[in-house]
Amino acid sequence: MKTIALFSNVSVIKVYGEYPLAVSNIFTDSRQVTPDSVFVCIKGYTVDGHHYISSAIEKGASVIVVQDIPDQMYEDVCYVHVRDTERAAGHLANKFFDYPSTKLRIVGVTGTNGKTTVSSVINSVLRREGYKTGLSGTIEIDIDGEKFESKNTTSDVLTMQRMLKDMVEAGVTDVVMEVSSHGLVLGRLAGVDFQNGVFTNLTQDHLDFHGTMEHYKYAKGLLFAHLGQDLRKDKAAIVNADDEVSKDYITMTSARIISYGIKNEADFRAENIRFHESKTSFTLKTNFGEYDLDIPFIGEFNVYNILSVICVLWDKGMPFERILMHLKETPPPSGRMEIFQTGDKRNVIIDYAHTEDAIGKVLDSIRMFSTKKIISIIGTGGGRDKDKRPKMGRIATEKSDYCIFTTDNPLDEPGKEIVDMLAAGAIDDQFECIPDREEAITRAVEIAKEGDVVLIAGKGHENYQLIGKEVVPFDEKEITLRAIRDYPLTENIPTT
Ligand SMILES: CC(=O)N[C@H]1[C@@H](OP(=O)(O)OP(=O)(O)OC[C@H]2O[C@@H](n3ccc(=O)[nH]c3=O)[C@H](O)[C@@H]2O)O[C@H](CO)[C@@H](O)[C@@H]1O[C@H](C)C(=O)N[C@@H](C)C(=O)N[C@H](CCC(=O)O)C(=O)O
Ligand SMILES: Nc1ncnc2c1ncn2[C@@H]1O[C@H](COP(=O)(O)OP(=O)(O)OP(=O)(O)O)[C@@H](O)[C@H]1O
Repeated sequence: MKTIALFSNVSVIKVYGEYPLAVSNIFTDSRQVTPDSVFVCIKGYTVDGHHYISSAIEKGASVIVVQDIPDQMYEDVCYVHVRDTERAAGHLANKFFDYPSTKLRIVGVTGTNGKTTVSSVINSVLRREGYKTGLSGTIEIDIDGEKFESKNTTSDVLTMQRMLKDMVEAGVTDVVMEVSSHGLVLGRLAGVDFQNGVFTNLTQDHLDFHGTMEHYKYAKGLLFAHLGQDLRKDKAAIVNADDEVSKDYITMTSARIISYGIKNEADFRAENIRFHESKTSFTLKTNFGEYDLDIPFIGEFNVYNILSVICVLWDKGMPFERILMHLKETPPPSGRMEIFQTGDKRNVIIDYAHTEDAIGKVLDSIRMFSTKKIISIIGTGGGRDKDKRPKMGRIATEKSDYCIFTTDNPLDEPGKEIVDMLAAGAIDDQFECIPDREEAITRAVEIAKEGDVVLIAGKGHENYQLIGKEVVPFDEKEITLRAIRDYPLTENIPTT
């Protein structure tokens, strides 16, 4: 691409040296740089990209975009000084990849909980209906069935634009994207032209990053501001009528509003909800009729998730009877209220719940159908967001019959410190602390009796533990099966 054209919409303070006629690519990571490319220096949280200028030049970068002017400049290299390299990266990436998001219909899903579930179900139903789709989120990036590792829930701006360009080239028409509050605040979504913004819910999480709930709420609201002001594009914001915060988000957009809910008035409302061991039934009330629906999901919160999915699919123009038919047969994504078939009479559910709200809702959901005891394994990660630990411990002891507090990616923090903070919130003594997660799972299986439910919360789809600087393989299903073999039902000991 012609360099002058590439920089035409970037606010440049000064160019040192001459723009080369053309450049071949753009990078923000010196390790990926290829000859005749642009290297944009980003000031990160751990390191400063400006420290890697020499390495980028050695690999052939011909244009360096800087926020801080380096002491020494190489001849034959062009330096472009801008006020904010992160913002510049967004403009450069959009221009270089030719604004790929404008060639796609993109649904962005934000909220504290439910993003992965909602995105994955929308994507599955669209595929069943024959759409060519792309999915980007916590578990993976999936371009028309081809899977790629996902480092972040919402990728950095360059990876984002490159991914969208790859999706366009693969013939994808519809994209579903998980939109994190970090992604919104850090400008990773610059230029992404969303067709729909979906809001699931807002509860406490990530306060280590956002500081206050007010900042966190504002961060998520940016998705609705991103829907823009061009009403010819006929965009829609899909909001949860039962979450107060939706009122604020509605004021942030002039797009059409579609609401869903269970308690308050809404365009798509679930009534007469019945909870079963492996499915939920409800009556869907809309302005154009009432429908009975069975979904292979457990829990009231999944009724909310599915309602938001229905809104999106309806807004895309999918025939209603086809939406309902697909939803009856589309299972939850991996590690999201997944009923693990152990071949044993102890029921095991693997779930990703790692916030106070999610743990409470998961336990309420299990209580709706379970007649025996609920034994929960509750873990939390090392280092960050420590405030939430006692709150998680409180809700878990309040809503389970017995809890085992453990770790979930402890990183460099001592496991004992983590479990003690969880236990500090306990409302009774029906718990024990076992920092080693494998031992915790084994213990839960050992004490569970016939018909009890063991909830293994926290890791969901993850098949590793982050311990110190190591990524240690960790398979919760394998550990559970081993424990079931080692502690057959007839020999188990009482829970209390
Ligand atoms: C706090 C935060 O958001 N960090 C993100 C940030 O990392 P960073 O600032 O540490 O980057 P860095 O490693 O210091 O590097 C700075 C610059 O130097 C460059 N560099 C670095 C090394 C080198 O040799 N050469 C080089 O050029 C890097 O490419 C980068 O451009 O930029 C990285 C690349 O974009 C992200 O992967 C990384 O996310 C980390 C892994 C992370 O854990 N982020 C969390 C907080 C996050 O964003 N989570 C949300 C989801 C939350 C949820 O809802 O659950 C998400 O969207 O994932
Ligand atoms: N609508 C919801 N309300 C509350 N809790 C939910 C909801 N949907 C899912 N959960 C709970 O939150 C956990 C995470 O769900 P999911 O992965 O779909 O959310 P997410 O927003 O992608 O989470 P994260 O941001 O942590 O990746 C689930 O395993 C479940 O326990």
